[in-house]
Amino acid sequence: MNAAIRAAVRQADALGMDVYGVYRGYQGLVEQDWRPLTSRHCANILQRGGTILNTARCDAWRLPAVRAKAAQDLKDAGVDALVVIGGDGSFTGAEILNREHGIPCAGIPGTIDNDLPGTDRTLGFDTALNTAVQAIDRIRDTASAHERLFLVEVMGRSSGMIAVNTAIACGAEAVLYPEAEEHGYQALVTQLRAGWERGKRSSIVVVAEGDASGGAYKISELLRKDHNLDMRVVVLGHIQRGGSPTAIDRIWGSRWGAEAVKRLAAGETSFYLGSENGELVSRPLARIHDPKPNPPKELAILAGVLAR
Ligand SMILES: Nc1ncnc2c1ncn2[C@@H]1O[C@H](COP(=O)(O)OP(=O)(O)O)[C@@H](O)[C@H]1O
Ligand SMILES: O=P(O)(O)OC[C@H]1O[C@](O)(COP(=O)(O)O)[C@@H](O)[C@@H]1O
Repeated sequence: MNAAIRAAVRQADALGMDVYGVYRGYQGLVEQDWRPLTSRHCANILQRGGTILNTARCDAWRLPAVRAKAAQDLKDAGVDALVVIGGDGSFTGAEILNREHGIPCAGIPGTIDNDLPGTDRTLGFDTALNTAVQAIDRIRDTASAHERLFLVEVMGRSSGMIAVNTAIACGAEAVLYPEAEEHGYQALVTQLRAGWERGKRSSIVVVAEGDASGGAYKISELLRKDHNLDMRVVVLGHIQRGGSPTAIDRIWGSRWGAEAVKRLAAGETSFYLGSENGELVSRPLARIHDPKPNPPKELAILAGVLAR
């Protein structure tokens, strides 16, 4: 996200425009917590995780009167446009602000879940994915040496994108995730039994946080109770949400940050950026209400084939 902030600021600088940094998302608009952000303020942030502007949930943004006050504050301060980095909630808030008060808004997709419509990539996903894969590579050493079963829980409260892609990249024996069509727990038992019969003596199962079975600890309880299996559970948790971003995330953050400003300067008013087949694309903000993408089914099938 810092790459996007830096690029937006420096592109605006190049176009002779001033930028304010709004702190803690919409909460910062509500509280007028914004300060000038210059190119020099963005030195040495490209490689930093998180966001220098911080973030917050802001339930008040759902109230029309709160948005009206914030819109008037922005107009009074001479703010011409807003760049919002976030997911479907943030884009919904921006779309409403633009529709109600005419403030031009640009969205930059930022969520580790990579589950926004209209883009095949979001900021943070590649970094989170690589973090999960590196962690599981380390776990694999113990699984293999001790001939153990590990259940590794990755993030994804309502999305299996991280889980399915992690499973492919670290050679997991099985993957459970929220959007899976078959019943996760029963399918898992079948897969583990088949692996054992094929001679596998260690297994890594990747479980998305939001899987219907209830997460890795719940599944481990069931496996112990129903099948007397011994295993270890690792919840990777918030280590996936931090750390120095990968080159891919830095490059897309930079491209999107600069493009958002160029399009706003050219008069576009209600859009978010994304990527499709490697190309930078722009979508109307209202498209954020489309159904969210599921993990590609062929990846889930491939994970099963590769686990043979
Ligand atoms: N329906 C909505 N109307 C107005 N603002 C919204 C709406 N949904 C979300 N927001 C605003 O966007 C913020 C971020 O949304 P959230 O769902 O928490 O994260 P994300 O942007 O990652 O999806 C919320 O804290 C709220 O301020
Ligand atoms: O427990 P927290 O801090 O709310 O975060 C966990 C949740 O946020 C997510 O990481 C998504 O967050 P972002 O969209 O902000 O990247 C989910 O995968 C996860 O379920």
